[in-house]
Amino acid sequence: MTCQTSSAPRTIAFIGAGNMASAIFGGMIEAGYPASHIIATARSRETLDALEQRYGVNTTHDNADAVSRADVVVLGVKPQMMHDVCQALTPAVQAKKPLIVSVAAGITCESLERWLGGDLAVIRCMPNTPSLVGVGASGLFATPQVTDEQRALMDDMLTAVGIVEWVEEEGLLEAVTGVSGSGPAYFFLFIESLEAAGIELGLSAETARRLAIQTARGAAEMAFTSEHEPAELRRRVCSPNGTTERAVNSFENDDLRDIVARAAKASSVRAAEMARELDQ
Ligand SMILES: NC(=O)C1=CN([C@@H]2O[C@H](COP(=O)(O)OP(=O)(O)OC[C@H]3O[C@@H](n4cnc5c(N)ncnc54)[C@H](OP(=O)(O)O)[C@@H]3O)[C@@H](O)[C@H]2O)C=CC1
Ligand SMILES: O=C(O)[C@@H]1CCC=N1
Repeated sequence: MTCQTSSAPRTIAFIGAGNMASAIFGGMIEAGYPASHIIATARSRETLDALEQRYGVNTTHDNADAVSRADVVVLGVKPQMMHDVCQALTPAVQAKKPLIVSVAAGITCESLERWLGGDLAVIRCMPNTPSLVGVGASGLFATPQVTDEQRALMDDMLTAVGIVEWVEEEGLLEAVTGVSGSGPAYFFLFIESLEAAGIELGLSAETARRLAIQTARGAAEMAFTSEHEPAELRRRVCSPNGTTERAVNSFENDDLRDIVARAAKASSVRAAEMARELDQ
């Protein structure tokens, strides 16, 4: 993977290289992006040492220095820290005018551009942590200042770690947050629940976990590769008057669809709420 639109790979600074940012650049490096063109920043020396060791990326505590060397700046700090981090970066950002990318839930492009001094190309991204294993899902929105070349660069970066969906309205990123940004946690919770059910039914903890994880993996792989829609794949597991039909009826009677819809909505409502709370 080269992530380039001219001859040399771009230098990308990840400001706040925690779980999400490192999942992205870890996946990019795995796909062939040169670690020498990635700069990661964090507060603690422990985090930076671990990133250097694991990925071979450049690291620094100095966010402004990282920005001054970057073509693309990916903001990966917690939403609550974003305002202060951006304000401290304004001189470096205005001197260099890199493409600004934020992965923070909730924070709008308008807030980011204002906090960073204005007149910037901004892409807002809602990725997810399976990017680390190349199976991420990212929703992206670009402001009008973003050039086709910058869009293509970002598309390349994230396609290396999963699928990419561009949305034409920024507000739709809240829906993306509710479905795929938070989504891995829903599936982990389902795996945890199925594992617990297996233990309750008499399996050892190890066997229950192995079966639950492999079943989730197999179902996702089938849904991903099959020509049939998920509902049809489900029907094919349900023999008439068989065991699965009984279990699926139990889910339907307990309103699983409604439970899932309410959870996804709660996530997206929280994203909108955070945008209001954190705009200053
Ligand atoms: N986790 C997820 O599944 C997803 C997260 N996101 C978004 O990603 C962002 C980060 O979340 P996540 O990765 O989970 O959080 P983490 O806490 O894992 O990462 C945040 C990182 O920011 C670093 N940091 C904090 N303050 C500064 C600073 N002033 N300068 C430089 N680095 C700093 C921390 O450093 P240190 O390690 O030294 O404390 C830490 O490494 C959030 O905005 C979240 O909304 C989006 C989609 C999915
Ligand atoms: O929980 C959060 O706020 C972040 C954004 C989406 C996933 N994790």
